[in-house]
Amino acid sequence: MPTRTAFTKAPVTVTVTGAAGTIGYAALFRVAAGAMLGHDQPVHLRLLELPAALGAAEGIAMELDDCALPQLASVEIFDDPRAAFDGVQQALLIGAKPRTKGMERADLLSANAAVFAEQGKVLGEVAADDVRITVVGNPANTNAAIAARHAPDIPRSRFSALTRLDHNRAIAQLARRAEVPVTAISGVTIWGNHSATQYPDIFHVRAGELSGEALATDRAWLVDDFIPTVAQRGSAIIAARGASSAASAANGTIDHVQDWALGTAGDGWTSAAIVSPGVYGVPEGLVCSFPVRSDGTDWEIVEGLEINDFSRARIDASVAELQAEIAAVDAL
Ligand SMILES: NC(=O)C1=CN([C@@H]2O[C@H](COP(=O)(O)OP(=O)(O)OC[C@H]3O[C@@H](n4cnc5c(N)ncnc54)[C@H](O)[C@@H]3O)[C@@H](O)[C@H]2O)C=CC1
Ligand SMILES: O=C([O-])CC(=O)C(=O)O
Repeated sequence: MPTRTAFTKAPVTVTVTGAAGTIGYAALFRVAAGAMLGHDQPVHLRLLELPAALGAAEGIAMELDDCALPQLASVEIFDDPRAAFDGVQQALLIGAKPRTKGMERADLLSANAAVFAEQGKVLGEVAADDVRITVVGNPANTNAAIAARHAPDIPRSRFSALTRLDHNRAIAQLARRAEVPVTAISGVTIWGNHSATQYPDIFHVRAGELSGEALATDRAWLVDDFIPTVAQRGSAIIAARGASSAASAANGTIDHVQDWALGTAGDGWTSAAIVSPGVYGVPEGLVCSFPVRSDGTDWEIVEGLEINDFSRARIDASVAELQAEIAAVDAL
């Protein structure tokens, strides 16, 4: 593949599905400019789209060219997953139907399940040995579980689904509540499904001088304000914007892959949905959001956090929803 960068590192091959969609458009220019894998890391960008959107993808490729980005080694456009995923190292699976007003994300299951089954199978056949897969298309957790099931030769640890947007939403709400900068917030965890049942846990949070325990003593704020604001933020954005979150979703995707590939800083943690090894009472095999850190290779679940009764009930409810989604897929 021709390369047009002057960097010493070999380019990383990144395939973005749904590249001409709204999240794709918001993500591609930042990925191409080094915001995801580092400013010293060139990338080969592969844009995968449905045939009807190939024209739009061509236009985006022209715009990428016009940025004259030094990190951008090449841009290619595909409508064939096998060609787009051949040798892929970072697969961003964004391409899927978004929900509209009045729908829950799980309503997309039947529309999107087949896409993730097919893409999982093809990834298993042609992706690079070090591939890492980030599912954004909804319902993201279960789509990731479907893709993983269809790629038995890819280690389970290489599959993930995005809950970083929820994590970032929780940080923003906490910073506002505690009147501290977002950089003063640590110890947030999103547990469970990327859905209205997700549980944003603040019991291990530091918010400047305040602890999450102290913030949680105002149960009315926690139960009636904080948790629903975070968990239903996607619906609030659809109601306000008439379309689902795009720039913030692209930003969350970039944060997620950056932490996974380059490592999480310090002794803090972030949230990502990964295949459960059977910890924290989450059955093995479910793609569930956990507190995680990365050494730049694999996500590692932060173990040993105390889970109180308040948290346990909410984690269990979200896990039950994940189990129901998998059962619905099995029935399809
Ligand atoms: N996990 C998360 O935090 C979030 C997930 N989402 C989800 O991300 C997905 C994409 O959202 P948007 O970009 O807003 O939607 P969009 O409708 O603007 O774009 C989706 C794009 O994917 C393409 N596409 C559909 N099926 C494809 C396939 N099989 N292969 C390749 N491309 C395909 C379409 O042609 C379209 O260009 C939706 O499922 C949405 O619900 C959205 C926000 C946050
Ligand atoms: O709510 C939606 O459908 C889009 C999404 O996943 C989010 O914004 O979290």
